[in-house]
Amino acid sequence: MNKVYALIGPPASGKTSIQKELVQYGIPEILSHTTRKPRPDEQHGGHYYFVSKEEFQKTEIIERVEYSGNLYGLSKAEVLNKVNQHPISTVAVETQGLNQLKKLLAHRVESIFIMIDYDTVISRMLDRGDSHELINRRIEYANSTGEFNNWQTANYVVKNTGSLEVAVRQILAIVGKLTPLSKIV
Ligand SMILES: Nc1ncnc2c1ncn2[C@@H]1O[C@H](COP(=O)(O)OP(=O)(O)OP(=O)(O)O)[C@@H](O)[C@H]1O
Ligand SMILES: Nc1nc2c(ncn2[C@@H]2O[C@H](COP(=O)(O)O)[C@@H](O)[C@H]2O)c(=O)[nH]1
Repeated sequence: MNKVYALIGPPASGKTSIQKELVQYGIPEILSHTTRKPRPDEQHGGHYYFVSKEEFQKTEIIERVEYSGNLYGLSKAEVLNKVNQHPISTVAVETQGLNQLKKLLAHRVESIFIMIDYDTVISRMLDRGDSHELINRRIEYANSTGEFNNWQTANYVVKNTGSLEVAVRQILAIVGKLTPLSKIV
């Protein structure tokens, strides 16, 4: 049975960075569509499908959320394509998205909570170039939706306050892909 591992957790906990590393082990990511503007290091089709509001509305989206004034959603085509073609894939979603995915894919979805403390969240967001206003909004939203607490209901919890590589290796072990020669070079 093909599986999707949903990476959940606070802003800047490292969900996207972990996904990028997992791609190198042959584990693809299910990309969302968003109307948010790309950050300096982000490209269309790499991190997200960056689209206009009009384009977003025309796409068949199976779950959507408005987060800090931007729309995010998973297209039906993208989810089905990845789930049908790959034994394991990952997706980074917030709480509502995970709940919708569970309704659609049932036991094919498992969640991994990426754990991080407030101080590290703030310093990583500042390093990433996020404004103070955006940081405050993101943290408020994360608090109001339980983004710091949903480790309690996640299937797995992985800390990402030390080296990224350690977190990635723990996730490889969870998904059953940890072998000494597993990295595709
Ligand atoms: N283990 C780590 N050590 C140091 N820096 C890290 C680590 N993991 C991620 N980062 C850095 O933290 C920042 C946030 O990471 P990333 O964008 O992957 O988080 P995210 O959970 O996807 O965030 P968001 O949900 O806000 O999009 C990035 O600048 C990334 O390089
Ligand atoms: N419910 C969904 N949540 C999503 C989706 N794509 C991303 N996200 C989550 O939104 C926030 C903000 O992301 P950012 O890249 O702008 O910092 C974060 O928690 C993501 O995991 C989606 O398709 N559905």
